[in-house]
Amino acid sequence: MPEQPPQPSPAPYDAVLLLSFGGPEGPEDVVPFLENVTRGRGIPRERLKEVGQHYFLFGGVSPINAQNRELLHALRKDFAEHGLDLPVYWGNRNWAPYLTDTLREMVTDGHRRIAVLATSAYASYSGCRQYRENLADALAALEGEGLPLPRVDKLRHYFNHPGFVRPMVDATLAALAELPEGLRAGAHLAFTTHSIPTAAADTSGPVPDHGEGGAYVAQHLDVARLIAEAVREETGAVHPWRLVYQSRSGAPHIPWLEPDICDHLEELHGEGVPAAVMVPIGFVSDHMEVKYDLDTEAAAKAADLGLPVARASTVGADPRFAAAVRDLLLERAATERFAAGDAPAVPERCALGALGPSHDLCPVGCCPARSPRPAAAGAD
Ligand SMILES: CC1=C(CCC(=O)O)c2cc3nc(cc4[nH]c(cc5[nH]c(cc1n2)c(C)c5CCC(=O)O)c(CCC(=O)O)c4C)C(CCC(=O)O)=C3C
Ligand SMILES: [Fe+2]
Repeated sequence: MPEQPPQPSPAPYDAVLLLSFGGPEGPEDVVPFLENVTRGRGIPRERLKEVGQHYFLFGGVSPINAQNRELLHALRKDFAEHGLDLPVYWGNRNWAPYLTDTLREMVTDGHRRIAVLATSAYASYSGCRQYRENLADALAALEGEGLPLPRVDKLRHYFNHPGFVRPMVDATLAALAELPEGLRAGAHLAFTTHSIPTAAADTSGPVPDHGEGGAYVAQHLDVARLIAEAVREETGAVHPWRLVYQSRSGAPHIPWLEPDICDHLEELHGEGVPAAVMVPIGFVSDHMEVKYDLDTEAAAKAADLGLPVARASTVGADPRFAAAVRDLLLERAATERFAAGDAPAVPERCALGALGPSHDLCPVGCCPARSPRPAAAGAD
């Protein structure tokens, strides 16, 4: 009998939780969904009405839940193909299946040690700590019901994992190829992500050479540079690029990260740039922030200007991303076994770019909320 390669061990984990934002699945869901999103967050009424319209334009259905179902299937398929016998569950912050219900189901099914993958690749309050607060709330709810509490660990930020970056390189190349041939070589790349208040960006966690905060912007800049370099290697053309922002909300007098994608497109046009590719590196799937803010609003702006644009797709359920999740899970599992004295060495931690692999545990107080709340799965 030929010797089988050793099966990778997911121990101590007994289940994986895909944790996401959630979105409405019909017109009657839109207002309650937005109420869930904005509970206690002081978003102006006008902005809410406007964002509601974005959803109604698409029949009240956000694409995000279907995309998470696809990712769930991709993860289960990847795990099965690699001999990883670990169930994958799915729960959301703002819509069914709600996190608390999923976590209750996991505990009832007997799971006690859970690895969590959030559908946000970067540091920030909205993309990281808020999910950790949601986990703390869900655990508190289960405790109130007298259920046994599982231990939940959040997998590290994966913005610079090759399984996240490489699909975006291919997507950028594919979007460039959609542009008229004569304009392609001169096209600029507009890497775009969710704007957040500058105060939140400045406290988004430590990075080498960026001091105490600033991780949100530094991480995006590193990904943008990696993609731009890989594209140049592939095409031989140098495409100038910039990191820009979208989906700003909040009160007008509070500073948020700029420039906005639409202003940037206007500026490019003014400079005589022939075409642009929008690359939504800040998002894991083509959800509403992509479908409306880029494909509808920014595309209309570009059409007004007469600036040809194409939009790169996000990683979605790309098998390379599913494989990256498996890698992150096995890496964390090995780290936990090492810490428990059950493994001889710490595992390799795969990362591209200048920043290196992100931390497993968020430092105490990183990405602070406006009013402090309990958060699970961190150092504090
Ligand atoms: C950094 C970041 C990500 C990326 C990381 C991650 O993915 O987590 C993200 C993702 C998403 N944001 C989404 C939707 C919304 N975000 C809002 C509001 C806000 N987002 C913020 C930040 C982020 N948001 C912030 C600072 C606010 C202001 C209020 C607050 O401090 O909370 C609002 C309220 C209305 C408005 O203000 O626009 C909505 C409806 C959806 C679902 C899309 C769909 O349905 O397909 C997704 C994936
Ligand atoms: Fe958001």
